[in-house]
This record gives sequence, structure tokens and C-alpha cells, in this order.
Amino acid sequence: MKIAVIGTGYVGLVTGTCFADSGNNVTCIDINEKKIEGLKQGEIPIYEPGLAELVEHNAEAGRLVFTTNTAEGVKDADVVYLAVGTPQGDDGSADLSAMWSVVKAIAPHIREDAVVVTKSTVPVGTNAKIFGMLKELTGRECDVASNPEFLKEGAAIEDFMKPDRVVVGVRRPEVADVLQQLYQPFLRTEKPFISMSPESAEMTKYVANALLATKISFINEMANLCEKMGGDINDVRRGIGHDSRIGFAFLFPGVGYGGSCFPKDVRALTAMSADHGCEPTMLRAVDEVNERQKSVFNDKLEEHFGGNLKGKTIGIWGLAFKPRTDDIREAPALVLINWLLEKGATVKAHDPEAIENVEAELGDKITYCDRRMEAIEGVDALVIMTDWKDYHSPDFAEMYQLMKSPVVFDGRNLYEPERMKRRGYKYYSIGRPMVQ
Ligand SMILES: NC(=O)c1ccc[n+]([C@@H]2O[C@H](COP(=O)([O-])OP(=O)(O)OC[C@H]3O[C@@H](n4cnc5c(N)ncnc54)[C@H](O)[C@@H]3O)[C@@H](O)[C@H]2O)c1
Ligand SMILES: O=c1ccn([C@@H]2O[C@H](COP(=O)(O)OP(=O)(O)O[C@H]3O[C@H](CO)[C@@H](O)[C@H](O)[C@H]3O)[C@@H](O)[C@H]2O)c(=O)[nH]1
Repeated sequence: MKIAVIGTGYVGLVTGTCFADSGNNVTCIDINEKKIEGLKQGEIPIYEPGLAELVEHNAEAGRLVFTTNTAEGVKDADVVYLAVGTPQGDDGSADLSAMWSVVKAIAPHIREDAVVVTKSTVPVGTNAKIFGMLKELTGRECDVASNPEFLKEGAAIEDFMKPDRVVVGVRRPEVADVLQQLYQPFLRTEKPFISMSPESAEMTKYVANALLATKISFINEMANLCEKMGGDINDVRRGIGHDSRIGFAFLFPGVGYGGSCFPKDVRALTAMSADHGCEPTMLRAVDEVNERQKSVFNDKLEEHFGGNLKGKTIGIWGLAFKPRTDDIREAPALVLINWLLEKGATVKAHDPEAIENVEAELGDKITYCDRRMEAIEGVDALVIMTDWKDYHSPDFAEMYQLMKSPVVFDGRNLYEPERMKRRGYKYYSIGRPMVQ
């Protein structure tokens, strides 16, 4: 098939590349000229494992091309995917301005029989609005489908190529057939292709993200409670996870969820609920718990340093909102860094991939370290904010020598409290009792 993908960000680039990899001819379109020029030269604008090789392979095969010319890019396409950003607006609801401008831009150029598909996460009712807009702009009833994306950053290719399920929202079964053909190469096992109304598909995406975010806020609240009452959340997690009704997924406590999806999608669903006269009690609580969790170490740091962080040097391991990405949108590490700077501390930070993005935001307010051990040299404490594999098994003896004081605040529960004590460290973690 001939496919156009508009918006060449995390989702658009992965979608376009994976569809090209399964033999389709794909044109990826973006308004960002620098991004498109770079992609034409083989430069990948984001860090996503496996993506560079796949882009190169399919571009070389002539199946994947990049352009800023929307009219040219969509004119022959059987399927036009819309994958532009839908960030959080000022009132918490999704900002759809990029989506509306793309719909206006494609209307005069799409084929009469083209299927337009929303890949972006959009509020319930957006599909119907796009249908209405295209009808007004083209004078005909275009097929508009909804096909929400469930990939996770850092595992995007794997998630796209081996989805747990594919969800499509359509008004005509023939449109579902077109999309099923497109996904057939990725659904060769028993994974389902689920067709429903566009409204249900749009809602499915928000409900999935809100439920996953709820699990994280729930376990974080329980972790904080454990700590106060003397339990160990790691044991509790094991104790509940073997119950097949509960399971283990997304029940790792930490410093709160970040990223470009959970925070904004929980807030967008909150705004949608409020707009429709429903009280989104749970959604508000999920967000509130998460915002608080990003500062879970503040009190402990203050207490540890006798209420005064001025002049202290804090090392940070992990800046990205999660491992295997350079994405720092809503990253808990940024919240911590800004607080530390306010308190007069000095910050040295390491991250395998996200330093460039943090530098663009914070400039020379902190020191950036290329090596993890450089970030702990002479520090009064180390705080671990992202569970990159690089931090799982460091040389604790070397660390002990390098740090001014052997104090670790572990926001991802990477180490065992007993062992850390034996190694001579003062070790703070999430939801586990301190071993004195
Ligand atoms: N990032 C994820 O892991 C993920 C996963 C599933 C769903 N989503 C959803 O997918 C959508 C895209 O997210 P993303 O992370 O890829 O965003 P992104 O910010 O990385 O990329 C969006 C791209 O759209 C481009 N764009 C904006 N306006 C445009 C226009 N008028 N014409 C052409 N291009 C335009 C931007 O230049 C940018 O390159 C969002 O709705 C998001 O919620 C994201
Ligand atoms: O047990 C867990 C699991 C995750 N997290 C945190 O939750 C955030 C989000 O992680 P993850 O879901 O792995 O990454 P995303 O790339 O944001 O993916 C989510 O958001 C995407 C965009 O909508 C969806 O497509 C995915 O299905 C959904 O998992 C990160 O800060 C993680 O550190 C935890 O704290 N504990």
C-alpha cells in the first residue's frame, strides 16, 4: 500500500518505518524542516533502540521517504496517518491545534478513496470532528478511522511489530479490512485485531493509559505507607503479584511516572470528564499522588542534611523519564534538579542518552557528566532517578572511594538495603524500611 504519515515524531517515525519494513511505500511528512533534512541524510532525531538501522534499511530500499511537502506526500496515498503531537493545553485538555491544521492542509490533496487515520491520542469525538471538517472542505464523505497507538518509548519497534492487540475505530467494515491488511504482518500469532466505533477506540487509548497510571500511583501510595508502618513494598509487591488477578506489570514503585503520555492523558481525560458533568475523582487523585511522588525524596534529603542543602553537591544518575530513551518530557529528575538548585545545592548529572536534551533546557545550571562515575566524584549524596541498566550493578567499592559521603537515595529500588548497609552506605529507597 501507499502510506503517508504526517508528523514524524516518536510515533510517526516508528509507524512509518515499521509499515515500510513490512513492504509498503511510506512517505513521512513533517513541518520541521531541520528534522526532515536530517532524516534524508540518515540522522535520527530521537534515541530509540533499533530505529536507526530500520530507517536506514528501508530508506535504502526506496520504501521510506521524507518530505515537508504535505500536498505531494499525501496525493497518491491509500492511507493517510495523522501522528502529530496533541500536547496538554493550558486548561489540562488536549491541544488539537496541530491536528486541525493538518486536516485543513490535506483536505484539497487526498485521494477520493483514501482512508484518513488518527494515530495520535485524541479526545473522544475528534474522529467525528475530522469527518465533519473533511466533508465541509472536500464536499464528500471521507473515511476517517481511529487507530490508537500503544507503543512504549524505549521498546517502540518491538511494541509496534509485536502488538498485544491492534484497535481500530471505523464507521464502515470495509475500512477495518484495509487496516487489517496493513497490520496482518504484525499479527501472525494469536494477537487480536479489534474493530469498534471511533469513539470507543479513542476512549480505549485514554482508559488504557489512565489505568496503567493508576496502578503506578496506587503502588507508590502503598510504598509510602509501607515505609511509615515498617513493611517492605518489594515483599508486598511479590505477595500480591502472584495473584493472577493482580499480576506484576506496572506495579514498580518509584519517583512517579513521567513522559509525554501518562501525565497529559490522565489530565485530558480529567478535562473530558469534567466537560461532560462527571466528577473525575480517581483521575484527579492519580495525578495528585504522582505530582507528590516526584518530590518523594525532598523531605528525606532535607532531613539527612540537617535542613540545609546549601553548598552540598548532589550526584544524579538518570535524567530521562525512563530508560532506553532520551525523552525528558515530564521527567521526575527535572523536578528534583530544580528543587535542589532552589535549595542552593550543586548538581552533577549523568544519563546515557538524555544529556543533550537536558542541556537545552537547563544550560550551565548543572554539570553534565559523560561517565556515571564522574557524576559521583566528591558528592555528598547520589540520587538515582531512572532505572537504566547502567546503574544496576556498579562497582560499589569504587563508588565508595569516589563519593565524599557514601549516601544513596535510590528512586528505583535497584539495590538491596541489607547489602548496601554491609557495603558501608547510608541507603534510602522507596517503600522499604531503612537498615540502620
Ligand atoms: N511518544 C509516545 O510514546 C506515544 C505513544 C502512543 C501515542 N502517542 C501519541 O502520538 C501523538 C504523537 O506523539 P509523539 O510523541 O510522536 O509527538 P512528537 O512531538 O514526538 O512528534 C510530533 C511531530 O508532529 C510534527 N508536526 C506538528 N505539526 C505538524 C503539522 N502541521 N504538519 C506536519 N507535522 C507536524 C512535529 O514537528 C513533530 O515532529 C500524540 O498524540 C501522543 O499522545 C505517543
Ligand atoms: O511499574 C512501573 C512502570 C512504569 N513506571 C513509570 O511510568 C512512566 C511511563 O513508562 P512507560 O509506560 O514504560 O513508558 P511510555 O513510553 O510513557 O508508554 C506509555 O505511554 C504511551 C503513550 O501513550 C503508551 O502508548 C504506552 O502503552 C504506555 O505504556 C515512566 O516514567 C516509568 O518510569 C513506573 O514508575 N512504574
